Amino acid sequence: MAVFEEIVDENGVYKFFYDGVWRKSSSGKSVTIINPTTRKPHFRVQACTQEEVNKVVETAKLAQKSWAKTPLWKRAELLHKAAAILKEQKAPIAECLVKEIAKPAKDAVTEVVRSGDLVSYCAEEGVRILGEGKLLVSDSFPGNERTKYCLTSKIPLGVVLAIPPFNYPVNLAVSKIAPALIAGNSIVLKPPTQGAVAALHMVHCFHLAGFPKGLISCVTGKGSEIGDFLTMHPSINCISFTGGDTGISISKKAGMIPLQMELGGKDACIILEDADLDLAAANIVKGGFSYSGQRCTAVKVALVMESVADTLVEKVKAKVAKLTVGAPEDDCDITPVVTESSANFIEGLVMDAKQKAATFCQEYKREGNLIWPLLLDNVLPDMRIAWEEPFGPVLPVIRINSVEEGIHHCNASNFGLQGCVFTRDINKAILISDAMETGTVQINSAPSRGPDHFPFQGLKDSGIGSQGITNSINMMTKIKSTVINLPTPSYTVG
Ligand SMILES: NC(=O)C1=CN([C@@H]2O[C@H](COP(=O)(O)OP(=O)(O)OC[C@H]3O[C@@H](n4cnc5c(N)ncnc54)[C@H](OP(=O)(O)O)[C@@H]3O)[C@@H](O)[C@H]2O)C=CC1
Ligand SMILES: O=C(O)[C@H](O)COP(=O)(O)O
Repeated sequence: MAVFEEIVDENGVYKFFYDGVWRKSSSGKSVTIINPTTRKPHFRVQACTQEEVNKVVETAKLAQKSWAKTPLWKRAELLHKAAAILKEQKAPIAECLVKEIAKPAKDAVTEVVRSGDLVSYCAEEGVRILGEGKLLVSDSFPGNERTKYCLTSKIPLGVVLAIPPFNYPVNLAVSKIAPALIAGNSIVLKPPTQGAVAALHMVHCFHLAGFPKGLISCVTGKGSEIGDFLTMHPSINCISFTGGDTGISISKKAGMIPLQMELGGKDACIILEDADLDLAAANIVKGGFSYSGQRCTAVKVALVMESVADTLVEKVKAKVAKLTVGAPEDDCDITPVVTESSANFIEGLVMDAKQKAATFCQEYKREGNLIWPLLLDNVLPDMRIAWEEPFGPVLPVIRINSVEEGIHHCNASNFGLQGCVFTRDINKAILISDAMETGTVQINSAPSRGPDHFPFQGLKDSGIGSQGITNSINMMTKIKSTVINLPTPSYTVG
């Protein structure tokens, strides 16, 4: 497509971006992106070198200094422009998501449109919350007269490093980029390898919007090769990361900088005896199987009261039978998982459950990276699937005899991202929500990060800090105070 012509070289390798220019890496090497559906190479991106990463970060550092002096309304205006271009270009970007991460066609378009909306909302939220500061007077603290006025405002951190995961390479990139920019920071993006090409297209939309040179950069290459160099770079002032356990090791190695980490989850769904079982079944299927279970907020274990378990399992089974399985281009519900190693991992969990006598509600079926949706009933705590995150279309059901048993299972996990409870009794729902050690509990709905302005956070190994538009803007700033000292106390009489 003509709009994106300059982002790809004559050999079909996608370029990386810094200082306002699309470039080829001096490494002469590329990283291949395998199409999860065909399992054949589909795209190639530059394998950036450490020297290039260095240049990118240093350029970002310089560009940030003048961006911080750009009026807030101008920053917002550029973000609105980028959002509009992103939405205009939803078709080619969605096409990349289909080929790189096998996201069903309609969901791929939704991800891009949602990203445009996120960027616009962030611009609006930013002008409001960053336009406000605080005025403190000294005489509220014992022993002081009113001789001091303290003015506080939010200032940028500097260079923000954004590392999103494969499952939302556009949305989870802009959820870091837009708050960073509105707050006056510059951004270095390291997209996931699967999803990098969609992310490069998105970066081009920001470039077309007219952001200053050097403010936004995107380096590509295997996280395992340039990741440490980036995350430990002394000129990086903040890291916003979404992904798996890699985040835990990054947080141990990063310097004394603010970190925003959204990591894995084992989101539990507790179903009580008085629940609306049709509603619960619909949410379990939507929550457990959309994008083939490759969402951190997917329902990853259903904890159902024994007395309603047979009925619920039958309802879920009936809905699972209706899910379409096949190619993302055909907009099937269940599409191939992202890599062969991911499919092998999922299969390992299924075989372990089989060996330990879980009830298979469907026959296990796999072709290449495509795994048919599978509901496993009568899962017991000694099975790996009871605790591990498949990131695939396999959902375990554990039958419980008391609410306490359900809460205990939920809280025994190392993860604490989200959870949900189905009941018609709001008092019970609140008590259970309070008892669940997770960042969010949904009452009568499946877990979900969106809408994107809601706070989103994980406890325990599921993360550090909170996302969501407002929280991310605040996280990417620090407080600066200026104190006006008067020679004599002064009180306004009114
Ligand atoms: N809580 C949340 O919001 C979410 C959590 N997740 C979790 O993420 C996992 C799946 O996503 P996935 O993308 O595979 O996660 P990974 O942790 O493997 O990768 C996430 C990102 O980190 C990069 N990376 C890899 N190694 C390093 C390194 N040493 N230093 C810096 N960056 C590195 C990856 O790049 P590359 O691809 O090049 O290796 C990718 O961009 C699941 O466990 C899931 O639960 C996913 C989505 C949301
Ligand atoms: O990365 C994920 O899996 C997302 O943060 C989930 O987002 P969603 O709940 O809005 O699909």
